[in-house]
Amino acid sequence: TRSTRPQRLLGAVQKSATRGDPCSVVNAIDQFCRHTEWAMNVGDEKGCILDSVVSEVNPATVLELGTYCGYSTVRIARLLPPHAKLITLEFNPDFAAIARQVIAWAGMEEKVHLVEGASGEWIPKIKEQFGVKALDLVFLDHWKDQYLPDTKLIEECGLLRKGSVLLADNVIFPGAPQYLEYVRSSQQYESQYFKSHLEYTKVEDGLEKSVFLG
Ligand SMILES: O=c1[nH]cnc2c(O)cc(-c3ccc(F)cc3)cc12
Ligand SMILES: [Mg+2]
Repeated sequence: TRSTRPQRLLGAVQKSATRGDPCSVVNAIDQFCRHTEWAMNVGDEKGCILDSVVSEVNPATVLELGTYCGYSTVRIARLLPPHAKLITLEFNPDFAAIARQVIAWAGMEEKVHLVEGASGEWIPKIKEQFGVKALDLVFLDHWKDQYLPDTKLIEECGLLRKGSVLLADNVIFPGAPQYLEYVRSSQQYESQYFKSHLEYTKVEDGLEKSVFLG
């Protein structure tokens, strides 16, 4: 039976990337998705913006909503100090199974906790399950209509501190209009739009960075 897109993406990693080298995993996926088969990774162009925000925040604890095949998981984890923690939530078990293998190939298992399940169910459990006091960085890259309810849930669970950063992918395409309206109009956030393009295309998209003011 025909392979799936995530399976073909994993194959490209295993063929072209060096075990234990996260940069080669990121490059192998970008090469594959640009020249062979498009996939919904944040990609290289928006990925550079992600890198700069991660480096600036230098987070001890990161929450990623939407793992997919683990591209941004590896991209973020490669920049984290040794004992930092990245918790990534993925609803789709097939995606999670591929992501685990991509993360392992990159040698990033120590820094990553991949949780299979619904963000709405798991966000309230993060503090107790992972001994997390606050999230330094949240990368929103899952279902666009979940960005706003999950942000409100993260606030209600007391997971943000002064200076916590929310970084949201796809705020233009596919688009997250209600989320944008919320973070841009709220007195509790200072928001900034980073104009870019939909991964591997010329279509406009961008990342919204929102600093929680407490
Ligand atoms: O569903 C998505 N989750 C997270 N990120 C996405 C992402 O970066 C792009 C897209 C996407 C974009 C164009 C298209 F024609 C079809 C899907 C979806 C997601
Ligand atoms: Mg995305």
